[in-house]
Amino acid sequence: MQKLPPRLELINVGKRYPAVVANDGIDLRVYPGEIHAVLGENGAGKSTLMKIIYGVVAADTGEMLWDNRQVTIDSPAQARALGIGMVFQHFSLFETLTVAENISLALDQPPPTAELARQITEVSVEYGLPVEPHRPVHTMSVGERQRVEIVRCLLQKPRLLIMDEPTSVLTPQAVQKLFETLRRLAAEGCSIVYISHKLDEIRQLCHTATVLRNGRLAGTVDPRRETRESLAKLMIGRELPRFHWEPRTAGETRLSVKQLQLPSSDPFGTALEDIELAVRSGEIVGIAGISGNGQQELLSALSGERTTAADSVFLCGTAAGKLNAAQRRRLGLRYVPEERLGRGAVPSLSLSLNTLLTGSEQGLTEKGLIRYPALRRFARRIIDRFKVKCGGEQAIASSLSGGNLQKFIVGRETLLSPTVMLVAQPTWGVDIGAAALIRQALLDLRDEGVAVLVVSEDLEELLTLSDRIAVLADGRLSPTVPTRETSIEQIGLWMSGAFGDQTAIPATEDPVEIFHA
Ligand SMILES: Nc1ncnc2c1ncn2[C@@H]1O[C@H](COP(=O)(O)OP(=O)(O)OP(=O)(O)O)[C@@H](O)[C@H]1O
Repeated sequence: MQKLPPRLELINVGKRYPAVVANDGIDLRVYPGEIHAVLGENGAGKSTLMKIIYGVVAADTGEMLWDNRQVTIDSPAQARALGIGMVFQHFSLFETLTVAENISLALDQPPPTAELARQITEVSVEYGLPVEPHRPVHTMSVGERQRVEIVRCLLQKPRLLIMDEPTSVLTPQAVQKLFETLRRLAAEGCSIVYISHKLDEIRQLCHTATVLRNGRLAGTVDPRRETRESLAKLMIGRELPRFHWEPRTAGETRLSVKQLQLPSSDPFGTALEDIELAVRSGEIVGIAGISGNGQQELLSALSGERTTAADSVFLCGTAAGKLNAAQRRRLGLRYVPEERLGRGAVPSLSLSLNTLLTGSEQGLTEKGLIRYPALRRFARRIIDRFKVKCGGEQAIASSLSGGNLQKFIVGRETLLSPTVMLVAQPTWGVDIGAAALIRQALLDLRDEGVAVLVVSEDLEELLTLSDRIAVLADGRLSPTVPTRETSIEQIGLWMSGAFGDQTAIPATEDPVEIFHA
């Protein structure tokens, strides 16, 4: 493979933003048929480098060669014309349009809609990425939108495919399917640049790994010859932080859900049926499952974005089904939604103003007036405690890298003294060190007696973090069982909706240990 000249070569590429040098003297070579990982901590400069390749961001210095010829890529259209496709971390889809309409806009010469819909279905079936062409994007979960992005790229038959964290919201089975797809594409000669924080995935899939640290090249290695620890060390420049789970006795019930019914608010969503759930003080309950199975509906019913029968949700003993989000916050509910930009934070506002979004009743305002110094102090506390890399508390939320914004949002809700903490996809797109920090923060909350509910598609995360676990499938919730008494087989079975038979499948191996082997 390496005998052919590189398809893409970057020489000494640099990019400086006002507060930070995002890329500094980066060299990168990607060969035909190669799956090349780019890894690094949150804010290391991976996305910036990819945006330079895709023509979204202009480099300040350096050269780019494509098939050994020098090129300047000034726009994504130019990148696409060369055969470069990119799946973004923050999806660039129009919410009000359907899947087919969105994809049509991204193609330079789109076929008629009926033909395009047929092609979308064909690619989605071929690559095991279920997508319904006529569904409006606003009704889809993050995981489903990601599939659209991947299908969109595959339709363009790229020669170089850039994937920015494509698996972060896919199920283990979907990840394996995607890997088959990528391996097939690579065998057909397509080059793939693959960004991920999941080091095991990189070791399993990629031929080469370029590691960035603080905007500079830390090394280029063969990930198949590295361990998870050695890759992590190269990435963060020190040993990986350890994360400790210890058993703990739970206290009184803080959040309980009784016979919760919720029709879906859109024709393609999932209605919730008879959900029964209890989360006690001092425990973490994990909800596993593939996105699109009622996760959005459950989160909206618990957070107060949608109301339900008064006695279907109890918060600290109060019937809360009819209360709105602000009233539930007053009862001590804190919520980290899965969409960081737009829901968890206002992209165009500073971090310090973003503390007001959910913290307005916590001494940050007085008689309706904003207490700016208190706001700034609070934002600084979050930044320090959660090691958020940013240009200070006045930095605009959208200027933060995905993982750093996530740390900020989790930090904000954690420091607002929850009694019940509801978290969706806590470490989506977050690097391995920061993920350990966020998980430790959730464990600390549990140890302080907070009732924590984590909804995640990352099974590894739920198995390492939660005391008890349940699966949401097709709008129904499986029984909640102690995590350490279940098995991956059982959870897999429940994910397919088969929980009529409640006989426990005994654990063949400790499900938690499997991921630490
Ligand atoms: N438009 C921008 N304006 C100002 N600073 C920016 C901008 N885009 C990125 N940065 C900064 O550049 C640095 C590198 O960001 P980048 O998004 O490339 O990191 P990353 O490695 O992709 O991180 P993550 O894994 O969290 O996505 C960060 O410090 C980020 O805050």
